[in-house]
Amino acid sequence: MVVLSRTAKLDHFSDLIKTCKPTSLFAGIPVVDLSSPDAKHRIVRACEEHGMFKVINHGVPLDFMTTLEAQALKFFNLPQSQKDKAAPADPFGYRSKRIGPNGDVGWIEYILLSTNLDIISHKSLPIFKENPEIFRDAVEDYITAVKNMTFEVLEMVADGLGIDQKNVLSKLLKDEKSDSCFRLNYYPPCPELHALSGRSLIGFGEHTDPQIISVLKSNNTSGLQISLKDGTWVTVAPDQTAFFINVGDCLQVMTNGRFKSVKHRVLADTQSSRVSMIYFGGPPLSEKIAPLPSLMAEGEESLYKEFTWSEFKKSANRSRLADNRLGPFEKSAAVMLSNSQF
Ligand SMILES: C=C1C[C@]23C[C@@]1(O)CC[C@H]2[C@@]12CC[C@H](O)[C@@](C)(C(=O)O1)[C@H]2[C@@H]3C(=O)O
Ligand SMILES: O=C(O)CCC(=O)C(=O)O
Ligand SMILES: [Fe+2]
Repeated sequence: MVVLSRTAKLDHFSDLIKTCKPTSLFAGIPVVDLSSPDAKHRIVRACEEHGMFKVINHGVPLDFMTTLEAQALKFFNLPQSQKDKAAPADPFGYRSKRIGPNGDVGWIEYILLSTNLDIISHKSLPIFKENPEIFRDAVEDYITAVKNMTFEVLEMVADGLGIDQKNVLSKLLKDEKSDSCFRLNYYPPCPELHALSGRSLIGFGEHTDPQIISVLKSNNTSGLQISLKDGTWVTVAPDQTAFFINVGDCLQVMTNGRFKSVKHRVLADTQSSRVSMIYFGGPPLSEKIAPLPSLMAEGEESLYKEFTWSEFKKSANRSRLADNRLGPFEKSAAVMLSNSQF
């Protein structure tokens, strides 16, 4: 009986309660010191092996990171009625529990923003009602610094892959039409989980990120997990001063599958809230997403049909979180075989 009342709050969210095998903290996430001369090679190896790496000595001022986190917490700690009035996500704005347009849910609240600064300043302004300038300045400072670090990382990726044109990837994010976005996630603690012995509550269900690259910073609460090549889920040890960078679906295509977009998810914590902020670097809508010619060996075929980011995004927006979004764009084995005979 006691157990029933303690878990009553979770009754509506039974879909979110999963029996997950216990996972230990994973010590294998590659750590890349961006100031080190071999950073580019370590990044390429990490993208091939895990689709994710952690960066230190990244040059983003710690003050930008802590200020934005404090502002985000201030917002998420407002009464629910005030947050609901802030700006319903469509797709940009504040939302609780529902993720995306197709029925996915999670133990989460979030703010989704476009990184186009004009849109931040105008369209999303109602979100910053309490203290518009302070919140908006914190978002702008943070995004500007994180973008610059991301450009540098993408230039190292190109260099590490032996591509002469070092800006081949970064120019897509630098483009004023770049379709990138930014997400502030808040996972409330869930003490009721104690009563569900051994089971976990899904904060953000398993998925890959559709863009080129994602850059994540969190507070010191664990919860982020990645799926290794053999399908085992492992927990990423949090590090609030570092960034976790992961390969998105577009970068998988642009490297013709040499890099894999990493499957990841977030589990809620019983005691502490998790705050995360993620910059999703995407190309302009009209950009054709295809393997970079300089990476293709002689006679090598693209594993994917041709598509633009706009076409992929439309298809992604019809998918559920856990779907393989690249599936509809993969060439079938029969097509690959018949092409290879010519
Ligand atoms: C279920 C969905 C939410 C999502 C759009 C989608 O239809 C499939 C991809 C999801 C995702 C995952 C990474 C990012 O958090 C996100 C903003 C993105 O670009 O793709 C979300 C989308 C979302 O929350 O709208
Ligand atoms: O909140 C996190 O740590 C990860 C969230 C995530 O994967 C996403 O927003 O796409
Ligand atoms: Fe993600």
